Amino acid sequence: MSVAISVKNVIKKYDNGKITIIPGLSVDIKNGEFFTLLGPSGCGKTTLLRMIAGFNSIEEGNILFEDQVINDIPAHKRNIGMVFQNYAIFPHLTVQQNVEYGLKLRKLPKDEIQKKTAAIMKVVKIDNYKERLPEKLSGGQQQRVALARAIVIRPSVLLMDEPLSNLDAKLRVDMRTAIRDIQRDVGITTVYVTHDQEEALAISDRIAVMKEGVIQQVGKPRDIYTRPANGFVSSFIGHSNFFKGTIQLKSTEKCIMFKNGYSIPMDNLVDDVFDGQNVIISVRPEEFSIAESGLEARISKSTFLGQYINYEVTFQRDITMDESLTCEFVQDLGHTSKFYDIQEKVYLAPKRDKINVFTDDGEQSLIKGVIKFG
Ligand SMILES: Nc1ncnc2c1ncn2[C@@H]1O[C@H](COP(=O)(O)OP(=O)(O)OP(=O)(O)O)[C@@H](O)[C@H]1O
Repeated sequence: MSVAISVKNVIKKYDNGKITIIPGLSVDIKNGEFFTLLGPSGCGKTTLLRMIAGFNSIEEGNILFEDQVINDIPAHKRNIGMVFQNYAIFPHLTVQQNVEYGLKLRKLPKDEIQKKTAAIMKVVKIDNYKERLPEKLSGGQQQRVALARAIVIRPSVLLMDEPLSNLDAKLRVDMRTAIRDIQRDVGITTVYVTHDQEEALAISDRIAVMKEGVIQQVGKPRDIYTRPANGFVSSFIGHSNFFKGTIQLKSTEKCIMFKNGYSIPMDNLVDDVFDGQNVIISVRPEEFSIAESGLEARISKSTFLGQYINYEVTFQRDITMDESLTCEFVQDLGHTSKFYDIQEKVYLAPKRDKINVFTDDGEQSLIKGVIKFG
C-alpha cells in the first residue's frame, strides 16, 4: 500500500516557542487506511491532526500528501474533509443543502451536484430526511450529515476529531460501525482522533498510541493489545495487571520468577537481559487460569457480567506493582460453572505465552523475544 500522508520529524510549539507539545514526530499513513491517533487528554492528538489539516503551523519538519510537501499549502487547498465532535453543520440549511454546500462552492454543474448529493445521502442513510433542518435531527443524524458533507467532495484525506464524543453510549457504538462501513465503501484515507481505546480498537486498521506528544507504538489493534511496546501502552489499552519479577539465568531452566517463587520458563535468552534483573510482568485479566499452583490470591469482589464473571482479587503483599495489591481476572462462563466466594483462596497461573515482560525502569520497554507469542 502506498503512503498517503507522511509526517516527518514535525515539531509543534505554542506560546511563541516556549512550550513544545510535539517534540519531533514521524509517521506514515497508508492509502485508504483508517488510522487512529489515540492517547490521553492533552497528549497532542488534535494538535497533530490540525497540523495535517493546515490549521496549525509546523515549527519544524515536513508533512507530505503523497510526494508533495504541504506545509505551506493553506487548509482550503489541501483537499481534505473534516468532521468534528460538535458537527459544525449549518443550522439554517436543510440536510440536503448542507451536504451539497461544498460542491456548490466548487461550482460543479447542477446535475452533477444533485447526483453526488443523492448518492452520498444514501450511503450515509440520511436521504429520508433531506428536507429537514438540523435542529430537527438527533445527534447521530447530525453527525451523519457532517460526515456526508465532508466526504461528498471526494477529499483525498478525511480527518475526524472525536466525532462521536457528543453521542450517548449506544449511539456511539452504532455510529462507529457506520463510520467504518462508509469509510470502507468510499475508500478514503482517514485519520481519526479519539481518547477512547475501545473505539480505537474497534474502528482502526492501525493505531498510533501517543503520550506527551510522542508516539509510543504504531500497529494493528490486535498487535497493540497483545504485544504492547511498553508499560504505558499496556495500561492505556485495555486493563493490565503488573507484577514484580526477576530474570533467573543461573537455574537449570532460564525463567522469569515472580516474587512468590512461581516461575515461567523463558522461550529465548535475549542479549539484553541479565541474571537477577528486575522486570515487570504484565498479565491481561482474561489471561489467568485457576491452577494447583501459581499466584496465591483471595477473591475480594465478584461482578457477574452475563457471559463472564469479573473477579477482583488481593494478592500476597509485595508481588504486584500496584500499591493497592488488587488485580482482576475474568472467568469465561462458557468454559466453567465454578463460582468463587468472597475471601476464597485461589491460585492464578498466568498463561505463559500471553504475558509481557517489561524493563523495570522509567521506559518500561517490552523485552522482546523472551516469551514467544502463542
Ligand atoms: N493554541 C494553543 N496554545 C497553547 N497551548 C495549546 C494550544 N492548543 C493546545 N494547547 C496545549 O497543547 C496540549 C495538547 O493539546 P491537544 O488539544 O492537541 O490534546 P489532545 O490530545 O487532542 O487532547 P484532548 O483529547 O483533550 O482533546 C495541551 O496541553 C493543550 O493545553
